[in-house]
Amino acid sequence: MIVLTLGLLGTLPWPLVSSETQTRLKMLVDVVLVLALTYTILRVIAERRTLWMVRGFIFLIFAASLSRALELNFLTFVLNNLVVGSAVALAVILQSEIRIFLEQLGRGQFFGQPRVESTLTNDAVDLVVAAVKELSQDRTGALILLETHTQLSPQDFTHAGIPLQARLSPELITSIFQVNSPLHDGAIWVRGSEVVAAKLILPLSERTGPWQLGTRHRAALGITERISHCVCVVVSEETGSISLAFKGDLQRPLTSSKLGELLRQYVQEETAGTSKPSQRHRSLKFWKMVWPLR
Ligand SMILES: Nc1ncnc2c1ncn2[C@@H]1O[C@H](COP(=O)(O)OP(=O)(O)OP(=O)(O)O)[C@@H](O)[C@H]1O
Repeated sequence: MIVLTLGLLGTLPWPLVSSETQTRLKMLVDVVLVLALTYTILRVIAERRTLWMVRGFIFLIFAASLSRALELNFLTFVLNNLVVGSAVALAVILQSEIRIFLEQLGRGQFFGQPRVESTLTNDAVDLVVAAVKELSQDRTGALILLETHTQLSPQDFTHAGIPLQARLSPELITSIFQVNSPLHDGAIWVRGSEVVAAKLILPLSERTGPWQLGTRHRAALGITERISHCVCVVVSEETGSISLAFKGDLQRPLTSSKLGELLRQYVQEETAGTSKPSQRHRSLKFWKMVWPLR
């Protein structure tokens, strides 16, 4: 769109347009292009954690521009340095995201991001559901983090836990969460048919919700608020109830068969890229993206 607009501007009969109109036209195009670019960047970023950082960065840029326009020299100096410092920090923190973004830019793939085959298979869902059913019946607390289509990395967690690389099975999951197991505290991380690690500490959500959520449930919300390509299953130690967190939403209480149904649905949607949000959902998503979540 930017290239197209610049191309169109180039074809305008500039000598026939008065210089004042030219200046106004260019200013208008300038503002529209900046807004379009900002919208595109915010739309392309699916990852909430990345989105928050980029949103903060964009805010700094706007603040620096505003302060320059108001000729607040010292503030402009401070803000400009903050922008440069943040740009360097973002480049380091978001190395892989920037690489993916540039690849997408090169391929012209902005919207309709390419979906990678989900690593969460129906077989893995069956094994997890069998374990969760047993844990729920025994009222054994559990927190199970399942990767969907893109790999998580240890930096996504507050503490990456103990590496296991063990074959996924209901017996393994239930034995990890027994209170006398040294690995029962924290979450387990499941990728495909493998338990990658146990004893993970996940980032906590600030929200408590209408149910006065405890830390296990807030940890499930926290990780799925920040990262959209994972789901988190919670079994409450207190009540045995089953919950599923996805993109910062908690569905509860669920039966084990409903859990299986929802997980299979996510596998299919992520694999085929078929989840088409409604217009209302899309506008809500946009406003959530621009505005703070709470
Ligand atoms: N940040 C975290 N990351 C991973 N696991 C956590 C985290 N915080 C707490 N937990 C797990 O949750 C357990 C404490 O659960 P707590 O009772 O506070 O939460 P809850 O949501 O009320 O769950 P429950 O209904 O099972 O009591 C801890 O023993 C630990 O295993």
